[in-house]
Amino acid sequence: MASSAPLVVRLLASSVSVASRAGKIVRDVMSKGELGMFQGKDDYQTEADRSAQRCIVASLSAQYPKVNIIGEEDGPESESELPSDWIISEADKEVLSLECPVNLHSVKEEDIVVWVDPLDGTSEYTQGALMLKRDPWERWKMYLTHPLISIKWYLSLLQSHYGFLEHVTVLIGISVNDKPVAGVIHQPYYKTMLGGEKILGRTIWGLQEVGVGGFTPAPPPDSLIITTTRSHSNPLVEKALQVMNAGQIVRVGGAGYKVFQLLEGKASIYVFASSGCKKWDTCAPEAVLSAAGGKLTDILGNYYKYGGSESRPNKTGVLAAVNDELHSYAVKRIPQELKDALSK
Ligand SMILES: Nc1ncnc2c1ncn2[C@@H]1O[C@H](COP(=O)(O)O)[C@@H](O)[C@H]1OP(=O)(O)O
Ligand SMILES: [Mg+2]
Ligand SMILES: [Mg+2]
Ligand SMILES: [Mg+2]
Repeated sequence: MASSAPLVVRLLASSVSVASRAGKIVRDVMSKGELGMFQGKDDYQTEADRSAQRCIVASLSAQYPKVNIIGEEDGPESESELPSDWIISEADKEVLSLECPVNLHSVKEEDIVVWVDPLDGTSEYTQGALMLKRDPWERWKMYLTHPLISIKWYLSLLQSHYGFLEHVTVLIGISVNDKPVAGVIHQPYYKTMLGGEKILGRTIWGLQEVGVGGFTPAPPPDSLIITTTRSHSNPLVEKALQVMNAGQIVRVGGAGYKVFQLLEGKASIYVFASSGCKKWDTCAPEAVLSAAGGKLTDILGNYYKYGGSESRPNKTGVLAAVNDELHSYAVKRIPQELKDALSK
């Protein structure tokens, strides 16, 4: 659909629409029951990661051919043709009607780098699948052959594995001159009940100076609650958590989901003192969080740069908070030797 809206606004509107389609692909792969796991260059990926990325990259590059789009998954190019319903040309109408910030009016395609994480929280996606995949008889056998497992414990295990799927997000971050200016976080397994019907998926978008949409942020919790990794911890990560003096630590998967936690008032600071996250993990979360008044940097308090030639790893970790005050509190608490250890 042709629109006279400025490029950044159109690209954000297209990203909102394509992120939902990618989220449906993620659910469809899970429903088929065959994840097609494989070990990529430095990480596992599944059929859902690959297919969702193909959908996003093909849809955006068809409409914005000169934009540099960088996706997480770098496996061999698939020979198979893309299903036609994976190419999305729609654009979200609410976003299209936004007032573009003045400094982004004249941005050209060549000035933009889009960072795509087609499935953030792959570890949680595969663990969520584990319980769903097993056939019901297998589950009963597991119960019957383990008399020490109570039904209550077993049901809570089932619930927690399914709950991991909520940690999965699709991330599309739009950066201009190294800075994330707009972004989309789509959560394919979020459940809402509408008139007795279950609706799956929700999307939040953020645009610099405009704010966020698709979701209403809640105020931060009264006490200090930290959100952090559940699957990539190590001694440095734990040290950084200890020094925060938090009332509670919540361990969940994915960078996108942790930003949802911040914006839902379930936590106020996100700390990850390790090098595992990459630019596609943080571009959209940073854009959305800063549009909502928060801040995302490395552990030293410095912003990452999102130009196309920047190195992919976020070597010096992630530190994000719902406002500047909590962010500076967290930066000050990190001891110098921990900052030095990550900067080496
Ligand atoms: N050591 C690591 N190796 C690969 N990816 C990592 C690592 N640490 C973090 N990530 C990526 O950053 C996201 C947030 O990390 P965490 O869940 O540990 O807080 C993960 O979901 C994963 O993204 P992805 O699932 O897209 O591969
Ligand atoms: Mg990965
Ligand atoms: Mg990721
Ligand atoms: Mg990923």
